[in-house]
Amino acid sequence: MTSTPFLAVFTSPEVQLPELTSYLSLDGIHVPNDRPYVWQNAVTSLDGVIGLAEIGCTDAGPIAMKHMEQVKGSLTDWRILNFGWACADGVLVTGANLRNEPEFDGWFTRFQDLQNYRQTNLKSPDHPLQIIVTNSGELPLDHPVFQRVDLKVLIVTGGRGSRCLAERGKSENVVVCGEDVVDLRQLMKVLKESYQIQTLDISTGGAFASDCLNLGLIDEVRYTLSGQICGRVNSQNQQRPVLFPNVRFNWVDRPAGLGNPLIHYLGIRAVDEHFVFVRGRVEYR
Ligand SMILES: NC(=O)C1=CN([C@@H]2O[C@H](COP(=O)(O)OP(=O)(O)OC[C@H]3O[C@@H](n4cnc5c(N)ncnc54)[C@H](O)[C@@H]3O)[C@@H](O)[C@H]2O)C=CC1
Ligand SMILES: Nc1nc(O)c(N)c(N[C@@H]2O[C@H](COP(=O)(O)O)[C@@H](O)[C@H]2O)n1
Repeated sequence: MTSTPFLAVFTSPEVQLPELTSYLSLDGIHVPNDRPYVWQNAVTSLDGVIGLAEIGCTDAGPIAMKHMEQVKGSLTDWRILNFGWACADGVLVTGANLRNEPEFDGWFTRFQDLQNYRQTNLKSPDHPLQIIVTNSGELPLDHPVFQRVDLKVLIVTGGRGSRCLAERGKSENVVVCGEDVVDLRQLMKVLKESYQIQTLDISTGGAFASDCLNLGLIDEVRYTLSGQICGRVNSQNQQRPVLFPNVRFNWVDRPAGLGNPLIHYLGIRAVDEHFVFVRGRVEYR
């Protein structure tokens, strides 16, 4: 049994398995009957920015300060994210992930020790199911994630998106949930019942994750708080993507009886002077 301190310092930026399993233990989680157990993982600036959205720089790397060699905590953030991918039956991203990261070839762990943990301890298949959600169907079908023979990829869309994909010759491994937009509750049900997904990592940007939070579909959050303050607009005066762009907690389209999300912190970690890592259970009060 691993001990799980509430507050601790990781002993090294290349945080090792015992500290990862202690921080992110899934012991005792409750998998709902009608959907997977779901966590969101994201790195955010202190002012909630999750991507700088500058020309030629649309991924999350700069928020995690991956480009700054002296910032060791970016490796910790990357290990935490990769540990989530190692533990998950499925990883869910959106069309935006594919469009913004044309060279990234899939959401699976890049670390051998975490891959060994997945296969030996968890006895999971080599890689999590890659679940790509799109309303429009406008996916770059030449993206590397579709080229890898070792990855199982599922596209989830609505009727409109499926017609767009079919016109472009893509109908295999496409699941339709909803008509104009994807019905997120139906999506979760299908993942659990038809694809046996018990644990789901949401590695999307803020728009999709906020919609899930709004519907009470996220059980836990794992946030890396980067010590940056980015400002809301890029150099072209366009809005940068943020962690909570569209949480509509008081709107009438919320499920009856579902309260606002309240994060109940389960663990707080630090590693160097640039980041704080928090893990929390989402309660809907
Ligand atoms: N800092 C971080 O941890 C992360 C940052 N990013 C960055 O975030 C930016 C994108 O941010 P967002 O626009 O907030 O991304 P998002 O990943 O939430 O994607 C928005 C897209 O997802 C789809 N979508 C959104 N809500 C949906 C719904 N309810 N049903 C079906 N489809 C839905 C639509 O196609 C929409 O264009 C990029 O720059 C990306 O690199 C992406 C992932 C993680
Ligand atoms: N928490 C977190 N930390 C990072 O450093 C990230 N990059 C992300 N984003 C997710 O990681 C995927 C690959 O990102 P890079 O291309 O390596 O920046 C990206 O698609 C997001 O799902 N999250």
